[in-house]
This record gives sequence, C-alpha cells and structure tokens, in this order.
Amino acid sequence: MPSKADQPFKHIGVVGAGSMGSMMAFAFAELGLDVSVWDIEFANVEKITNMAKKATTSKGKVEGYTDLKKFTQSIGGDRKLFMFSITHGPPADSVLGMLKRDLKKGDIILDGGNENYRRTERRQKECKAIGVHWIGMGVSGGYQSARHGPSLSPGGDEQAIADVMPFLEQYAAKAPKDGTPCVTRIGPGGSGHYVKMVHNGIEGGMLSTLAEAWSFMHYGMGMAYPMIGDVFEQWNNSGELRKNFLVSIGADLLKRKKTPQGDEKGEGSSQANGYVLDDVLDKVVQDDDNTEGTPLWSLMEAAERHVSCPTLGSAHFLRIASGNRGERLQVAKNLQMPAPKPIASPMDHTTLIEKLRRAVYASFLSSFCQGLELIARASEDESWEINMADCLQIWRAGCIIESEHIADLLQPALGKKPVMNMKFIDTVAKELRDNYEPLKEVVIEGTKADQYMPAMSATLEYLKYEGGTVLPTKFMEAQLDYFGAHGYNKPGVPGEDPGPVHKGPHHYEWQPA
Ligand SMILES: NC(=O)C1=CN([C@@H]2O[C@H](COP(=O)(O)OP(=O)(O)OC[C@H]3O[C@@H](n4cnc5c(N)ncnc54)[C@H](OP(=O)(O)O)[C@@H]3O)[C@@H](O)[C@H]2O)C=CC1
Ligand SMILES: O=C(CO)[C@H](O)[C@H](O)COP(=O)(O)O
Repeated sequence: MPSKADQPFKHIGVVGAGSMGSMMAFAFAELGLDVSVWDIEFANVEKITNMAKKATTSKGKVEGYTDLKKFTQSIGGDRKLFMFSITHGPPADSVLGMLKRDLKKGDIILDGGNENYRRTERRQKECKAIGVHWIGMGVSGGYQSARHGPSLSPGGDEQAIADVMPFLEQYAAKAPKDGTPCVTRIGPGGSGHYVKMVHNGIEGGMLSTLAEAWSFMHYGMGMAYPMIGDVFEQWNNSGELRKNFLVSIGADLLKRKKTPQGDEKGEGSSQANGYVLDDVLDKVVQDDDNTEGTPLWSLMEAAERHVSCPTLGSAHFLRIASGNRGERLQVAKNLQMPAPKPIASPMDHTTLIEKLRRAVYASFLSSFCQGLELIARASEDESWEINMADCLQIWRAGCIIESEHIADLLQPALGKKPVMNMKFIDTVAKELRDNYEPLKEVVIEGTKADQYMPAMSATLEYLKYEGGTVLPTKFMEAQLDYFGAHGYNKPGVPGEDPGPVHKGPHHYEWQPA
C-alpha cells in the first residue's frame, strides 16, 4: 500500500454533506487531507462545522461552505480533487453545471453517488471537453464504511484513476485475509458505476432472501427475535454464510432492545421492554421517491441485455409492493389472502434451520451468479474488459454484499476473461446442485404455510429452468407460431437443436387466416 508521501492530493472538496458525504469528509481528514465541504443547505454545512469542532481524530482541517466559488477557491494544489456525494440525476447535473466555471484542466471529480452509468458517461464527455476527469465511482458499505473504509469501484480515464489510486487505496476497506485494499480500476467509461449498480442488485436479492428467512423463522417457526439473532450469529461464524455482512448485522439488529433513553436522538426509547425492530414498518419506499435507482437499473439492464436475473427481480418487486402500504391494506381487504401461519413440518427444529441456512446460501449464491453474468454481458457489449475476479476482490470488505465463502469460491474461478454463464464453473454448479433440495424443501414448507418467499422461490425456479432440458417453452413456442407465425426449431435437427439463438425456419399453418 502506498505511503502518505506518495499521495499527491493534500486537499479535497466534498460536494454534498449528507449521510455519506459528511462521513467521507471526516475519513479524509483522518487520513491527513484538508477537506472543504460544500452543501446547498446551510443547516448541513453548520452541522458538519460543529462536528469538525468536536472531532478528535482528524489530522486535516474540515471546513464547510455554501458558496460554491469560495468552496472551490479554498481547495489548494495545482489540480483540484473533488468527491461528489449527492442525489443522482438532475441534482448532480445541476451542481456540476454550477461548478464547471471554476474547474481547470487536470481537475478530477470522483462521483461517489449511485449514478446511472449512462449519465456518468455523458458527464465524462462534458468534462473531457474542458480537460476535467469525471470518474464514476461506486462507494459501498453505507455511512459506517464511508467513515471507516468502503469498497470502491472507480471507472473512467486510466491515468486520472492511477493518479488518485494511492489516495483511494489508503481510504478503501482492506480485505481481512491479506490487507489488500478493496479498490481497483474497473475499466473505462461508466464501468465503475455499472459494477456498483450490480452490487446493489445482488444486495437486493440477498436482502429479500434474508428477510424471507427471518419471517420464516419468526412467523413460521414461532422464534423470538433474539433466538433468530443467535441463528444468524451461528450462520455467520462458520460454513457457507460465514463472515457475511448482512447476516452479521441481522444478528445485531435482532438483539437490539429499546431503552428508556433510546439512541442519541431518542429513537427506540421505551420504558417497556420491546425491540427496536418492533418500531419498523414493512415499507421500503426509496424506489417510489426516486432517491435510489440501482436495483431498478439492474433489472432494466438485465432485461435489455438478456440476462436472467429472477432473484434480483422478485426481490425488487416485493420492495415495490411494500412501499405503498395504503394501497396494500386496501387490496388486503379485497384479496383476503391467508396470513403466514405456523409451519407444520415433519422435520425437527434443528433440521429445518439447517435446510433454511442452505436455502439462504443457494439464494445468495444465485444472486451473485445473476449479477456477475450481467457484468460479464455488459463488459463484452461495451468492451470494458472488466476483470471479474477483481469484482470479488473489492467485495471482500467494506461492502454490503461481503460474503467470505462466496468470495473464496468465486474469485479463484474467475479471471480477466468474462464468464458469461456462472453455472459453467464446476465448483459453482456443484454448490448450487447440492443446495437445490434444501431450497426446494424450504420453499415447499414455506408455501404450504403461506409464508412470503419471493426471492427464494424465484431462485428455485431459476435453478430449474437455467439448466432445464424440457422447458414448457415448447408449448409457448408453438402458441407463438399459431397466432403470430413466429417460426420454430425442430428437436434433433442439426443446426436447429441446439442451434444458434435464431428464429426457427418452420411454420405450421395451424389456422389459416
Ligand atoms: N446511504 C448509503 O448507504 C449510500 C448512498 N450512496 C449514494 O451516495 C449519494 C449520497 O447519498 P446519502 O448521503 O445517503 O444521501 P443524503 O440524502 O443524506 O444526501 C444527499 C445529498 O445530496 C444533496 N442534494 C440533493 N438534491 C440536491 C440538489 N438539487 N442540489 C444540490 N444538492 C442536492 C443533499 O443536500 P440537502 O440535504 O442539503 O438537500 C445531500 O447533501 C447518493 O447518490 C447515494 O445513492 C452510495 C452508497 C451508499
Ligand atoms: O448503495 C447503497 C448500499 O450499497 C445504499 O445503501 C443505497 O441507499 C441502497 O439503496 P438501494 O437498495 O435502492 O440501492
């Protein structure tokens, strides 16, 4: 890892003092950089200025600005370095528009927001015209990692990224096994934001899977929160789900009791002895208010690039249905669906929990397979030459999808050449095959008890049809030919079975028009 002396930037401008931007500012100051922070809201700037007064570990200064010109002028050095951390889309465009007049040739802007890669590429072109480098950089791990070291996926100009790499390597999370910084140049253009988008798509599949497992244990097996927390803790300690970030925070979350004082803002305060989780409603709304877009973009990309990502898709549609609770409650009155009920399984408790663990693993691994296949497809289409093993390396720490066993399984099996279908890899296929039966049993038990299992059941179907040899699409293809003369291929005919992915030469006149 480079020393601080190799780091050419001594000052950085952070654009946006939200949850992420403010935490990044203090992390940079701790690394010894002077930090100027700009935010459109005076209250945000005031907050960060007050925090800076109390910060004891900062080696550099942290100063806040609402005046953009004063902000840029405050940043020292021949070349200015910025970190954008604001809401994607028009907000980021409008701030770049205002900032542009104060930028000079050679300046570098790292966009640490979750931005759509096409917009990133547009901004790269706009900035290139004035000699400025716009680097689309995924920053993963939420505000805690932003403060202590996230997983970073920069994409864009090779030299500009090489110039900031010593700084990024200092800032990034370090892989627990060997201390390697969880950052690498992903590739040109919008590839860095693309990889972060897919990271969040995988994250969506995993979040839904784990929520389904929690619900299965709580509503299906009658287990209290701390008991489920113990199960998650055991899962996280060893085996296929070991050192898994979402499983580990799940264990912590399930044991968090309310206290008379609550947190520093009084949230979670109660004189009674409940759990903080009791206060959380079943509404995920960030897709509705358009502040986040990554899982949605992942799905749009999957559909457009013809990559089958049903675990990510089902997870996302659950989220969408959850957001409009008002509508849902109205529908509930009409649909009269049975509520999840206790699971009446012949399996004993320990056996069922073990099957559930393996079902969760199958769904997690399938989420990775789907996401990685999307990266491989995009890398080929866009000529990005993404090293897929590098993606696993940067996901080893500091990020939400951190999963030690999955990284140990996938990283050695991947390399520079994109693997278009992860199930071609024998070790991956074996793991999926070995965990198919427990996944099936869990989905059956859950479905019989009206449990919610969108991601897990989508994974089950995915495993079946991805390697299926007698799919029902035989009948679908015939119907398509019946009403649309779409043409079909014939079984056993050389050049047709399996043949290329082309329209078949045969049409049967089922019903003359
Ligand atoms: N939270 C997370 O876990 C992660 C978030 N990200 C990404 O980081 C970025 C920041 O997220 P986060 O800190 O969570 O979000 P916050 O909502 O806390 O911060 C958003 C920032 O964007 C600013 N902003 C919004 N609209 C405008 C506008 N029109 N003009 C100028 N500034 C504007 C906000 O300013 P103000 O408050 O003054 O309106 C605020 O500083 C987003 O792109 C997000 O997708 C990436 C990884 C993880
Ligand atoms: O980027 C993130 C984590 O990786 C952020 O937490 C983001 O807010 C998650 O939102 P979404 O699920 O909508 O992507």
